[in-house]
Amino acid sequence: MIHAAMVAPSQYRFQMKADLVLRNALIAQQAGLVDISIKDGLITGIERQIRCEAVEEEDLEGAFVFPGFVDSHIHLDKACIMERCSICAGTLEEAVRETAKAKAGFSEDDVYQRASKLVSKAIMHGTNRMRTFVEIDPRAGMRSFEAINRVREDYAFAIDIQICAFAQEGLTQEPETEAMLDEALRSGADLIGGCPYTDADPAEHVRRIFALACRHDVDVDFHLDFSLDPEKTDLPTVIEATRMNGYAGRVTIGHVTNLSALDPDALSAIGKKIADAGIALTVLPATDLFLMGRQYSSNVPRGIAPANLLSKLGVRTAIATNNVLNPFTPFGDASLARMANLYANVMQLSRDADIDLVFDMVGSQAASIIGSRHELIVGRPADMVALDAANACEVVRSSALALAGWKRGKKTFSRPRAQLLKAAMITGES
Ligand SMILES: O=c1cc[nH]c(=O)[nH]1
Repeated sequence: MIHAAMVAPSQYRFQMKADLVLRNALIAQQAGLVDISIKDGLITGIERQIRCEAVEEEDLEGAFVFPGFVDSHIHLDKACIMERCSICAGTLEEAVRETAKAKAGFSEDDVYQRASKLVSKAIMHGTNRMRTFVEIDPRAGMRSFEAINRVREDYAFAIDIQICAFAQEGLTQEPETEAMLDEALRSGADLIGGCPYTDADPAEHVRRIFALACRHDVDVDFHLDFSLDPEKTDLPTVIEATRMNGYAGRVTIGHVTNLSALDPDALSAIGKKIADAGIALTVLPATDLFLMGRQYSSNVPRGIAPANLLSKLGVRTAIATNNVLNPFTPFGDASLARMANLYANVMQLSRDADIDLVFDMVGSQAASIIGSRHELIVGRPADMVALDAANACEVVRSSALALAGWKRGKKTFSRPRAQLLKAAMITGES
């Protein structure tokens, strides 16, 4: 259990004042237990046995502390709608169709309630930054966008939420959507998201999304190439548009499941092109596993882009949640420790170095993709999460539970470690 105390113990000499000292933490940068002191929301010390006068202290009892999980791709607006949809084929087409039907009935309050519940779960799983897609089109109107804006405000005490105004249903066949996206970008959306494969004219879709991005000087995040067919690809169009618009470092592509169908030489050639263009990749294992390969009745392919191999080719890569409890993914709890574990298992990884890289894909690499700093160093904001593990590798291998989180030095959640009541069972005590 993590113990909190309101007074500084006498064995420490008083040298400086702190609002909070977290004692006996394990961190990635240093061997052995360290203490972390915090003043005015900033980290003021990371050392062994910090001596100081503290308003509050907490013994972390060897928990692993890091800057927090970063979910670089989640859909808060359409989460938790299983009872409103039917899943028969389990395909992408069905998921898009069923969710579009349900979306027409979303009210602002309905989206707010469902999204709040999921954000609360994410926070309690140790996520303190996320990029959420929010669908804006004639069916959803601006209702989901308004709701997610409220969620962002109400949960800012614990999590930084980035809003991506997203054209899920295409643009050229629904031209009203473009003006609505433009309005969202004028009213607080942080970036623009496109989906060329649902558009009747994918190349024109990419062109219009970049035009909106350039007009508002925002980043771009595409859902791309959701199939197992490498010939069916909009990637060259996105690479070209990234170059033409000088957008290196500002474009992310999500899913890109057809990369899983390439042989090593072809993957290496395409991976280098993605890296050279400065395009980042987010893989969404839960959704990709659920929707891909429905045409197979045996030897079903996994359909997940090999982010670990692409990372070694220089591509910035992340693993993220995507959808929770809807026709795209009828599972989920917004736990990134669980998602990293799922990815590592499905991709048959075993070496510590590979597992460490997977941890970075739900931490530092995901943060870099959404343009956020991810540092546990003196002078930076005290945004931290304590996990029930000794190191990053163990977090992924065991889907470690989050024990506590702090934002600007204020505690945002806590989860006591479970206790085994063996003695009580033997003696019959309750
Ligand atoms: O098009 C897609 C694919 C996966 N997940 C979504 O939300 N949309």
